[in-house]
Amino acid sequence: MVTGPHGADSEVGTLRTVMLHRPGPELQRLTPRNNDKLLFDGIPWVARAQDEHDAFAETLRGRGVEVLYLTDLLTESLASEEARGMAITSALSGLHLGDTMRAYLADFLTDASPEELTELLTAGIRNDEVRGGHGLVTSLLDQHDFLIDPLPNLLFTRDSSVWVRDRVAITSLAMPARARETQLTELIYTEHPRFRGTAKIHGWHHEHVEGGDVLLLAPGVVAVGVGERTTPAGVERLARQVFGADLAHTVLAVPIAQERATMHLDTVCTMVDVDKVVMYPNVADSLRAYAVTVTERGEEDSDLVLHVADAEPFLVAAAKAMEIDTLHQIDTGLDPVTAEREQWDDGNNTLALAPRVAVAYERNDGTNDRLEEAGIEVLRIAGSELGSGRGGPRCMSCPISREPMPRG
Ligand SMILES: NC(=O)NCCC[C@H](N)C(=O)O
Repeated sequence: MVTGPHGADSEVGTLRTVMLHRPGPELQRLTPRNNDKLLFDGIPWVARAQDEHDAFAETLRGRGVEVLYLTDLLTESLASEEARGMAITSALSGLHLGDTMRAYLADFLTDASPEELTELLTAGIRNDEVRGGHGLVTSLLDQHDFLIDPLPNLLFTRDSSVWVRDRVAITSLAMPARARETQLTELIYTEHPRFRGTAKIHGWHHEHVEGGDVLLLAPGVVAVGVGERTTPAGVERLARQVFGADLAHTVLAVPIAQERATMHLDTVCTMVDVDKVVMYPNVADSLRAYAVTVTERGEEDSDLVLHVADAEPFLVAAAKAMEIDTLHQIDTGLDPVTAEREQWDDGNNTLALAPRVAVAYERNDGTNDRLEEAGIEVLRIAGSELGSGRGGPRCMSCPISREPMPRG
């Protein structure tokens, strides 16, 4: 059961509201010199990426989904002077700035309108955009260095917050290029009139947990990938919080290879029905899970005594926790090389709009054909440019509200 106006208790309950980020000027910051550090595998053609993203949003609207844009929410949140002050202070907290530049930028940002501030906070500020005379730091930094880093990965709204029932978890992103994103999501969920009063869990100051690793398998059952991004301590912290707030009875900790291709659990496995997942075949036999439950409660989350079961095959552990006979893996039957190519291009990263309805990148013919043969309606979208950031439809969407998951 989901309570409150916002929230989700599964991956597949009918999607009502989603937060997206339409790619914007922050993508224009990518160059061959910085794209690796900024976690893009190429230099996207921005106008085409925007077209692709608009088509993605239209696909969702066409199915009755309310689409909210992160930058609109941010601009509306920045209407208050207090929120602008908080945003500016946190954006300027980096130790690379020095007092002279920090003071200059604080004045500059304070004079900006909410719309301008949103653009400056997301597209960043490069050293050569600051007109001279602001001290040692600007003189010594390269002209291409950023004073405020751009956030091209805002596109992947999945990772910087995640709703678990009626609470929103502000995540803690592992890669320095993304760390600042959660300052913005925290601000939105704290200051925006639509979300004011929403109870929050986790936070950017805690151990690393990224939303792409968090799968709401069923009401009360949360799977969390542990690999390149989410740490073992991160999953323990999240587990204590969801148990403490009665948001789940089981957390499945799922080790995944610490590699870019499998940076999050949702790069290898997503749900397309109440009891069906699409999974990268090359990991299907090896994916395991540790089921974590509570044996004793106390006053604080830190007092909870956790029981960690021995690792079992993921699908077995998941079905037990979900109290269903079988969690079916849709067998894509792809040979290992095709499977690897389609996994790299986010073939397994689908966004369910309802049971048996999923959005997927059109390029992954093999996976999509098999999904359709298994009775899944696949809404195919273009992603040739969007995909250069290595994320698919699930990565590009933060469900804010889903209908409760139908049983059976
Ligand atoms: N959930 C996801 O798998 N998100 C994709 C994030 C891609 C982004 N370029 C990153 O490396 O973090």
